[in-house]
Amino acid sequence: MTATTIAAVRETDRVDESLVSAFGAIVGNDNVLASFDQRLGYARDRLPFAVFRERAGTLAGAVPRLVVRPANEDEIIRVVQLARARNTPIIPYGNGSGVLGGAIPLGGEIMLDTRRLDKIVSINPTDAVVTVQAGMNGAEFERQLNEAGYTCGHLPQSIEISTVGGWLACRGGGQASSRYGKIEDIVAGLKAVLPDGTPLEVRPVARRSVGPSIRDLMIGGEGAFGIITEATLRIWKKPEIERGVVLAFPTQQAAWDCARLIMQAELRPAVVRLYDRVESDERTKDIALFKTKPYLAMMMFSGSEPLVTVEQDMALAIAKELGGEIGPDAPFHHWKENRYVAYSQKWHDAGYFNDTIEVTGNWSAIPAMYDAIGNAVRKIHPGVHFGAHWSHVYPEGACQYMTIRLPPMADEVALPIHARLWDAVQELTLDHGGSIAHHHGAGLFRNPWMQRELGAGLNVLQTIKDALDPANLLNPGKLGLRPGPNAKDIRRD
Ligand SMILES: Cc1cc2nc3c(=O)[nH]c(=O)nc-3n(C[C@H](O)[C@H](O)[C@H](O)COP(=O)(O)OP(=O)(O)OC[C@H]3O[C@@H](n4cnc5c(N)ncnc54)[C@H](O)[C@@H]3O)c2cc1C
Repeated sequence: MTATTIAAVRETDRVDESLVSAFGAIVGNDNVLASFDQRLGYARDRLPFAVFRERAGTLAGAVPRLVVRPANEDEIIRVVQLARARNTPIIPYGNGSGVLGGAIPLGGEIMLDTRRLDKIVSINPTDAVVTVQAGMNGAEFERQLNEAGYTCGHLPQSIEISTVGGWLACRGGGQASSRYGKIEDIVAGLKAVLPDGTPLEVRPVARRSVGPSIRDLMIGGEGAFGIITEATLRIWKKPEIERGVVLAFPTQQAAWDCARLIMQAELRPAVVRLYDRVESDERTKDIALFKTKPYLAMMMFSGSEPLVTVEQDMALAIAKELGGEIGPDAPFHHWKENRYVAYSQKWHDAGYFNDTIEVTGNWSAIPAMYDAIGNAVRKIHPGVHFGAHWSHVYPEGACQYMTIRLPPMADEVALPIHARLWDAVQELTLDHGGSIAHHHGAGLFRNPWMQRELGAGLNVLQTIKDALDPANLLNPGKLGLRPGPNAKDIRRD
């Protein structure tokens, strides 16, 4: 791996002034960021590999040519048209909180920062939908909805550092997904700008039967098929009450069975979180009950009082059948108070190689998948920290969210091990019939496994991409799709 130092890039960096003035004529000169340091701020998202590279003074990808900040759909259309005329690729940018490198430039791109599109357009209480501009900050959006008496039910850990458009583009999942679903279950309609500058509207009607879903080309499209400008999301009355319960289980299997049977019984707690032994121990070390029943589970029931009581009673009856016992609620309060805190930065600052990988497996496969991944990871490096939890559960399966952390060591040693860890996790997930990604998206870092994940579907996606974007101008090289010419291979270059 030949490292491109940031200092060396700065040395040779040149800005194309004609591009600055051409985009400035559309969005205003103040909304074109051209200085090296301003553009460096957009050279990576939160992909841990890119954070490791930056910590070592190097770049995973490239510094974008420019950053443009349009204010509305019309300006976005004109930016896209100009970029096409100048053969300049564009990466839509939300808030850079993605962890798979979806917003990392690979050479020659401009960034289209959506954050000036930052308002709720309307709330329609009769249809129970909200229309919101794509660049609105997630926490601010939910705060304004709450003020109006609603929630959209999408509460990712990164809510404070992500945009609504980023949620859709990555096909994200929030902490209350067992009740409200992932973002694809919440989106009723959207507006986007296609790679040739054509505006696209998917109207927010209740349901439709008019061929395959065009909406779903944008949800999870990671900016490769269009730039999302507006979304209409389902909303619900802000819950009257929320009740948290902590449970201790004698075995991991009992905890898994409990979540499965609750979801299969058509109960929908707002939050269901199960922790493996490593993550349970971290949260329960001072609680006596967990000495005999060491597996931690937490649930939150929310809504109106009578429904919450019935749902909680039924869920707890299932837990009891499986040996689950109610414990002190301190772990629940700790989780709730810290639910939007990002922990990875403290590990990065201390020199560790911390990463998280979320995959999906069905209940019948999860026990073997969890064991196989844990064993493989520990074999690759005995000093690795490996812990998992399951906090998005469905009738058929769950998301397995794993934290993998290598102790401080030289980058030359750590990065090849880090690559082997990723490979083991993704391949073993596929071996067990699972999906390589539950809610973080595919971005750039999952490119090597997209062919095995999608099979012939990847060719379908590439064919659609080629038809919509023949010049490969919208976020090239992501989602396992063809990169642009001279694109950097972040693992090799
Ligand atoms: C600490 C931490 C916790 C996290 N927790 C969660 C979680 O609980 N749930 C979850 O789902 N994710 C989580 N993530 C991942 C990340 O926050 C999400 O993927 C988020 O949706 C990205 O939003 P963003 O606005 O920051 O997008 P960005 O990172 O800026 O972009 C992500 C991708 O979307 C594309 N994109 C962005 N906006 C648009 C648009 N308007 N139109 C088209 N394409 C666009 C970009 O080109 C890029 O490919 C977490 C990340 C961190 C760092």
